Amino acid sequence: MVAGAGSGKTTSLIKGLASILAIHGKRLRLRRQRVACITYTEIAAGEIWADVGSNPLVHVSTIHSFLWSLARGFQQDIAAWVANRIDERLRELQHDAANFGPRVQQKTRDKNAREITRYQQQREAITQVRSFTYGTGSDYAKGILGHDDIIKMASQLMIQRRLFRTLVAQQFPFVFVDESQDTFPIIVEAFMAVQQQERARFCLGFFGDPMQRIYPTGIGTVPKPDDWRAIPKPENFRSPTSILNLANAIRRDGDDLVQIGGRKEKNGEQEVSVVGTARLFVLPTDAHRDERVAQVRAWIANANDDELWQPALKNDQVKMLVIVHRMAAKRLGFGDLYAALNDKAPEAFKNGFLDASAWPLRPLVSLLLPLADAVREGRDFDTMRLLRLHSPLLAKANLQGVNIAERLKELQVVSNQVDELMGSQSQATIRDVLTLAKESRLVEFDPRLSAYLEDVAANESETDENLDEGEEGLSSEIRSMAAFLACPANQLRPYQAYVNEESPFSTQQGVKGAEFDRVLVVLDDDEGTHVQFSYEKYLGLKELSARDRKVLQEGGETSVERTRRLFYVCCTRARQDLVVVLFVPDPAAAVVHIRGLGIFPEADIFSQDALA
Ligand SMILES: Nc1ncnc2c1ncn2[C@@H]1O[C@H](COP(=O)(O)OP(=O)(O)OP(=O)(O)O)[C@@H](O)[C@H]1O
Repeated sequence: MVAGAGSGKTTSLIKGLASILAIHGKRLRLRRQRVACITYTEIAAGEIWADVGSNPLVHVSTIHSFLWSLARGFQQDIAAWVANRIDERLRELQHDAANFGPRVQQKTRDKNAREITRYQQQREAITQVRSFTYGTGSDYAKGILGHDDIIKMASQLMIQRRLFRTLVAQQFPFVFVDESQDTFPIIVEAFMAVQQQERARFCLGFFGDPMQRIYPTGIGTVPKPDDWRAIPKPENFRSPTSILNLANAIRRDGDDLVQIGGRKEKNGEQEVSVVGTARLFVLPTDAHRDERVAQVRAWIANANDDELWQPALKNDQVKMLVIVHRMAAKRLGFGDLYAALNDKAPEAFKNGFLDASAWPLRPLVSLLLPLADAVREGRDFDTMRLLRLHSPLLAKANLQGVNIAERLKELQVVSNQVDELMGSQSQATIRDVLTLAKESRLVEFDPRLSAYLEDVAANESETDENLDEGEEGLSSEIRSMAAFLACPANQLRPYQAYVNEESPFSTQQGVKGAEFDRVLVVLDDDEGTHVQFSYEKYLGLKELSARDRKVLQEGGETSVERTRRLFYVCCTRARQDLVVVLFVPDPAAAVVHIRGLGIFPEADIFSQDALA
């Protein structure tokens, strides 16, 4: 199913699941088979599962946990894969070492040497691992595989092993994939291989929209074999007319898909189209952007006669979508944390900052923050559940001959300390929190993180001039980690609230699939540190760089295409009213230019004058 925003793809997927249960439920139960539904996030998985009445015959999960549930039984294959993977990494590191130029700094050489030793030790250690498990970050020596490994390992198994494919189809004769545009190509290939082998015994469905691909690792368009059925959905059920027109205009320069319909409302007996609003404000990039956004909101409240547009401190009814949010970070109180993992930081940190998946953040977000909250709020059951799940001190193998009551007491004390260190008045740094957690063995540590905690000397912040290529990536990691560990620990809670969507801000990348009545989209290249998106280039306000032109010539895509897709996703989230606020250095010239693009009707483009 390939269809535009708001066309009801997810709704259809859920109805499809319900139909399968109605038609095949009895047989599935008898054969101990289940229906699999794969979503992009845990949150989406929870929503869909609730929509099918939490039926145990439906297995809704992210691709990672789905693949792990399939592969975990193949321990011998996993062990062989890991050994191979370590050998590969070793060869890469040794190759780097042999090719370091004369200007490569000593600390980079040292880090390379340490990594080589670490992998050699891991190579030794895995021979002792009895069974591998799945964790947030890889630690092969302890038998833990991380997210990326699961994808690579399981898809390889699926592509290469006939028996594995048979097993997939036997366990899950129906597999639906939502948001298929952001699925890794290797996963699509793997599922297709199962389908080719099993034919009518395996029903595979992809639901997506190539124009809503956000991640560079996503496949975009899933190739359709000739004997597959395409299910069109031309109508848009979410957007009011004004926003539907905008969505079609944005797509016109992309893939030309045109949607019809638009959201309708009951008016007595009749169904009438909702008109809604879609406006653009073009404002100057200066130090008053916060105030200007507030002014726009007040203006809309007045124009729409809707008080809910007024800025609110609590229960804000307007969803504000920002690209990467320095403004939100500063205002919500995690400016340093934002800077550490975004300014001149490795791409993986920047991307992983948005959904808290970056490896330096994982132990904090998955255990230490929720643990501190549970302790503070006296939720003993949650405290225990978290510790059981994450702490090696409570793992069965480590409890033999131990006085459990004492161990629990010990853990309670450390948990309280973690909470204190992260309190709003605390002077502690993130390094203090992580060091405490590591030394008290509260949580298993990603070896990369352990290395930075142990190695104080290599972490001292200094700026590196004249970096050789290749060294730059490692250096930016070292610099970022130094800044990260030095961050005040009391910035973690506001950051967590932001990531958990408890603030009125969301990232533009994170709102896929969601819908809100009132949406305000901030376009501000000056705020973002992400080179992959540029609203000024997308709107033609800034020239393409020489590098962009080269990429285009080579058939690649530039920030223009990526930004168009992001913009499309943002604008199509609104069910009623949309405002786009564009910050640019020269608003007057921008207004003239944008009028000529035909994306927004002229009457809906405003400048600072309207706010005066
Ligand atoms: N057949 C329908 N009739 C009326 N409303 C519908 C229908 N199908 C879906 N909707 C409504 O339209 C909205 C969008 O549906 P849904 O989220 O399933 O679309 P989608 O294609 O998955 O959207 P997106 O690609 O933007 O994530 C929802 O509010 C849903 O309740």
